[in-house]
Amino acid sequence: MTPPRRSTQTPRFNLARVLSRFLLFSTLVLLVSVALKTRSRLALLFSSFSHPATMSYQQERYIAELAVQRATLLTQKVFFEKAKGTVSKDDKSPVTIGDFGAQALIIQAIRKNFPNDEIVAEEEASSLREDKALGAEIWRLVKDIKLEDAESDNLLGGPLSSEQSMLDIIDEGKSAGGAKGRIWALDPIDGTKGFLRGGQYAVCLGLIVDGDVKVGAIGTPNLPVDDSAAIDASTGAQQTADAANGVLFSAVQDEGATSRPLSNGALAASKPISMRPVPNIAQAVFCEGVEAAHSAQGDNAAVAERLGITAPSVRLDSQAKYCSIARGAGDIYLRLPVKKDYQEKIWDHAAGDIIVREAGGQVTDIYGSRLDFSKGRTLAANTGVVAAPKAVQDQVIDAVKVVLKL
Ligand SMILES: Nc1ncnc2c1ncn2[C@@H]1O[C@H](COP(=O)(O)O)[C@@H](OP(=O)(O)O)[C@H]1O
Ligand SMILES: [Mg+2]
Ligand SMILES: [Mg+2]
Ligand SMILES: [Mg+2]
Repeated sequence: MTPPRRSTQTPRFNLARVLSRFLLFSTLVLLVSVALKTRSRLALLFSSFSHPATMSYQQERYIAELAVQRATLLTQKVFFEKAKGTVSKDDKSPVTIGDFGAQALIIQAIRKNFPNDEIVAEEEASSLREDKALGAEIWRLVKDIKLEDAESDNLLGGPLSSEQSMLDIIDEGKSAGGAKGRIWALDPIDGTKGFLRGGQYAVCLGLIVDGDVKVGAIGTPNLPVDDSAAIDASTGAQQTADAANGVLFSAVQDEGATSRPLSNGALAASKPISMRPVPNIAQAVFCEGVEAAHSAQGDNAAVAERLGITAPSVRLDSQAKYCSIARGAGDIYLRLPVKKDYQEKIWDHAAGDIIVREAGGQVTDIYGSRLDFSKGRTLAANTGVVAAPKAVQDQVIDAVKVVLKL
């Protein structure tokens, strides 16, 4: 009798079955881990299907927040170093290795995600091409900065390939701006003087579409996470040394403004923010700049007096002022001109403008006109800035007009 052939085939058959089960199992594990890793992006995608009308600019907001967050890792490193590689620009204003490095990292993120968009950024690399030592110092910083969450960091583009590519990317912020198309306005360090003094500063990025600001993200590493933590009125420094610092603000048109703690990796959880109501304007708190050359503090004080405000103004460098009033740590931001012919730069205001408006405020110039971001690299059609809760904006403008004899 012929013996059954089954016995000789069994081991081969089992091996195949074990292998196929192993393959199936590994594929499942891989799929689950990919799904978990990308859950935030999937959630974003699914909600875009369920709320198509409210989903515009969500990816832009996400990338802007992450890019600003990554850049603050670099600025914080420089902030705590004694030598900040400061050089004086043609207009005698300071710029540091922190400004250049943050600009490189943020433009890289915009280029990776929105390659066709234009960029209006404050800095340019010509001085670094001449000063090789400074260029090399910035490159040493930039090449090592990454978010601790690999998925978030990859989204912004991996490390730049060379010092040369870093210089080239810094120079991609030279758009003339204007009334058409998608234009990012970037201030890699706003309040450089505050940054050098140990005060407030902000990393600011806004997206302007056809002349209108649609998205804003601002990182303020030295603002307290706690919305109501006291700030020293004269220096802008937080009064309690042990409280946590570092806040990331953002807004999208018609979708509100949010804040979240700055983190070293993926974005932390956010919460909505809004301006506080001002039932009695005499109780309002003013925010203004620290630098007397940037806004007329005497005129600001005269406006406050006219409104019956007696509390001292809170002085903060940078767009931290917009952020502070947007979360109710202060009510009114006045930037009355020192020189009538100074043209404010769009990167000094784009992100702050939308964050305040989405938090329930109004942002205008001294005449009460909305800031016009369609005129190029400057706010050529505006003079000064007045930001306040919508309900009291007219009252503030009236006082400004009386004081400035407009
Ligand atoms: N004469 C002037 N009037 C108004 N703003 C000025 C100015 N000279 C410089 N600035 C701007 O004021 C910004 C800082 O604002 P603030 O005084 O509110 O902190 C600077 O941004 P950078 O620090 O990015 O250069 C700079 O662009
Ligand atoms: Mg500057
Ligand atoms: Mg600035
Ligand atoms: Mg700047």
